[in-house]
Amino acid sequence: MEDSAAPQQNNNEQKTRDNFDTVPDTSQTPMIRSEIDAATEPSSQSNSNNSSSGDDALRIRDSADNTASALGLVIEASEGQRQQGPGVGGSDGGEVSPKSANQVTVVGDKAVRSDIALSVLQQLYLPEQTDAYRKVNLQDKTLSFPHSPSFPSVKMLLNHERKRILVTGGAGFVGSHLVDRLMLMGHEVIVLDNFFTGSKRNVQHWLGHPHFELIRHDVVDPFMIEVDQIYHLACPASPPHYQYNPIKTVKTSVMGTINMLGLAKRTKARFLLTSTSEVYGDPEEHPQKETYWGHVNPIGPRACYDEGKRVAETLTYSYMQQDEVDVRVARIFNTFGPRMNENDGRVVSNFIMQALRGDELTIYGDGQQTRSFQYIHDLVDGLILLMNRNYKEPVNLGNPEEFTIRDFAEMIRSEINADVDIMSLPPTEDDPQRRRPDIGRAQKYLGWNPKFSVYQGIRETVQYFKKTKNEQAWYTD
Ligand SMILES: O=C(O)[C@H]1O[C@H](OP(=O)(O)OP(=O)(O)OC[C@H]2O[C@@H](n3ccc(=O)[nH]c3=O)[C@H](O)[C@@H]2O)[C@H](O)[C@@H](O)[C@@H]1O
Repeated sequence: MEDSAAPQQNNNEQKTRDNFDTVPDTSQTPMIRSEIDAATEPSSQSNSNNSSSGDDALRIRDSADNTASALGLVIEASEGQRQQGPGVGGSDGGEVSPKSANQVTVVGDKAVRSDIALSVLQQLYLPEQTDAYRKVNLQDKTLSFPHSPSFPSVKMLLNHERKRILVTGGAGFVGSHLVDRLMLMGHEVIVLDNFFTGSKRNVQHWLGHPHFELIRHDVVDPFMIEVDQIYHLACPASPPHYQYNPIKTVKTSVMGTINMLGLAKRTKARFLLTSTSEVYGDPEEHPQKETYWGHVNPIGPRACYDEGKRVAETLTYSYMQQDEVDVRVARIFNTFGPRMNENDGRVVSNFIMQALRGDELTIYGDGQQTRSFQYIHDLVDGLILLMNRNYKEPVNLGNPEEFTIRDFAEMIRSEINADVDIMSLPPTEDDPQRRRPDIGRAQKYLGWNPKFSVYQGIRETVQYFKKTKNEQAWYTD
């Protein structure tokens, strides 16, 4: 579950732990609380379909890519367009090393019509003109929200092809990328989010679109709507965030999943649970297959999330067996990309922000623990394939390329070309020591493989953090 981007609260609201209304600033050390002011969140009026401004950043509606995409065609990008290297370490995409060879230019899968040029998605999170949707004036400390000239083009679907799709946690990091793709595919999308870790800014470019609705709602409370598919993502996923209010984390996983399964049962919607590699705990089997039952400490600091997700899986299969709900379960491994919040607390955003700021990179423990990192677009491809295939058992979605955390720190430092030290902090309790997905099931039943190298993903993510750094710093000061 991955709605773990920018933590947001309204400054004027009374904040209570029970409402998840405050989250810790976890960018430097675990569990340091930081109030984050979201009183300046954009209003739902910030997009308009009829503005006549000639704003460059949103000309994608008029671009050849989008005209063709509206007709359901796949566009192969030209070299110049796609190799807009993120400019990490001052090498603005010019240099072609083995690490940057074979750059992905088209994501998705034609079989489920999720294919789209990467450049179209990049316009949504790395627009050439960064103030297309929101202008931040640091001197005056003002924000303005210019009306955007048009929405990104979406595919035309016949009525019977267009689905009404609910995405819980759809304003979070993973959720918002999934929403982008479902919208571009031509579906109607309804987002539920309580904005604890999600942000309106992540879906701002769709506000006002006739196919899109955004609803502030906590999945712990029941919700009624007629839909065809439910992607159930809502839950904080970063360890410092889910450990901040463990009772609420358990409630979100258990009650939230019951509520969404109840909705799926009533409406006969297909239900996809985003579970996690954390159900394997600190694994004794490596790499982890879906058949492995896991090694989880039921009373440790991670239990609220790990056990919450395990119960969510149990609930999902109980509804399938007892009430014939049509279910899918994705077990998501470590995922990164644009729209992670710099205060997320997870290793990718921590290391990148520390390197960009010139701070020491913080390793918890000896750094010999391992993780396998997948880029966000690969995950979204896998989720959409899983939803649209007929396979009901849990499926691992992750990139099997495994790094020790120390090697990963070295890699980020060299990609950013940062002259910073790497420091060791005490290990965190119950930190899984090895993690790598066995993706045999996803390959066999979904025809899915990760396409992005970690390097390409990291470069795009660094580019995103460079673009948003000043603004994020202002928001979180
Ligand atoms: O990123 C994700 O997708 C996953 O993140 C977390 O799992 P975890 O692997 O603990 O994620 P991180 O907090 O990013 O930690 C990864 C490793 O880096 C280490 N770390 C983290 C942060 C840091 O500054 N320094 C550091 O050494 C951690 O101790 C851990 O060993 C969640 O629990 C998963 O559900 C989620 O799928």
